[in-house]
Amino acid sequence: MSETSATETARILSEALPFLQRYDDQVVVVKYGGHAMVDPELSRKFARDMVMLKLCGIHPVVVHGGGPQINRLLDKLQVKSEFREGLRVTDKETMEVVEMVLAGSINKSIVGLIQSAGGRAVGISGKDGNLLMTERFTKTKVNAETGQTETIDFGYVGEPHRVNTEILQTIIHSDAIPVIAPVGVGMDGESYNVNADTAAGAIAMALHAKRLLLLTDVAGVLDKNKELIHELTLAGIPKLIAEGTITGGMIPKIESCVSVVESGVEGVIILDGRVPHSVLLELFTPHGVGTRVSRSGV
Ligand SMILES: Nc1ncnc2c1ncn2[C@@H]1O[C@H](COP(=O)(O)OP(=O)(O)O)[C@@H](O)[C@H]1O
Ligand SMILES: CC(=O)N[C@@H](CCC(=O)OP(=O)(O)O)C(=O)O
Repeated sequence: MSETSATETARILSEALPFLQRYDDQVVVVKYGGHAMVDPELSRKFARDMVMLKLCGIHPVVVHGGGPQINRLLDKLQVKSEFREGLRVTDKETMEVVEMVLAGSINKSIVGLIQSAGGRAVGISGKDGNLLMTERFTKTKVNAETGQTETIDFGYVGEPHRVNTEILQTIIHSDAIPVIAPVGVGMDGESYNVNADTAAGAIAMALHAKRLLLLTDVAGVLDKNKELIHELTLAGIPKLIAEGTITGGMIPKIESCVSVVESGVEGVIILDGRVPHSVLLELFTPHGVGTRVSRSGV
């Protein structure tokens, strides 16, 4: 490294100081979406960034998805699966595959990546320590064609109604990074499929996180001209959903952001997991990337 580039590196590191002070000893929940984890090199960088946050005195909590990976295994097993309102309608057979993929292969591969990067990670699902207690999720909607109100039953899809953070506190304070699979447990003791954005939101609220970062495969929320919306206020969201600008997997993501912002978490950001080190860019530079969801756009 030349002397000038070494000086430049030192300057950049020094500029991170106010950000390090802002996040010192704070929890940052990072939702790592299934679409964001398709490139092995990017995944390694993501894992390194988590280790770096921990070494800097920040407490990253990783909640992962795995929708595309679940689809692949369901296809192989020739099990049909349908999405409604951005959520997978989940019968018993599908739930077994969902749990196998989320709490098994994906969870352990993220744990492995963090540990290969020199960190300590503990992988758990929302069933462990009753972390994510869920109720069966249903949604009532007016059918656009018939005008009738219908209640959608998603099967074994859970909505978190209680988050027991003790197990997370134990992991965080033993200098490890929790890596959480979004599988909840119902009052009936059964496993429930929880959308990963919803799980991350519930966990961020329960931990009073400083930031919730949702990493996905788009630059952020796009408007109807496909331009990035840098700042999205709660008041602007219903219209974007009603006019069909926000659809599919972006619906549970945005709904989760709304609850989290309303609960008082001050920074909720949807950002592009395809950009290397997007978490570091968001936390340690003044150049926020992605869409920030806020109460009033301040
Ligand atoms: N207004 C919008 N802006 C950006 N993405 C949108 C929008 N509406 C729908 N989407 C879709 O939401 C997807 C992200 O959600 P999802 O597929 O569930 O990703 P992840 O696996 O990261 O949770 C995008 O890839 C895009 O296809
Ligand atoms: C209820 C529901 O839809 N659960 C999701 C859980 C995984 C997930 O959310 O993964 P991504 O973040 O990669 O989309 C599913 O079955 O696909």
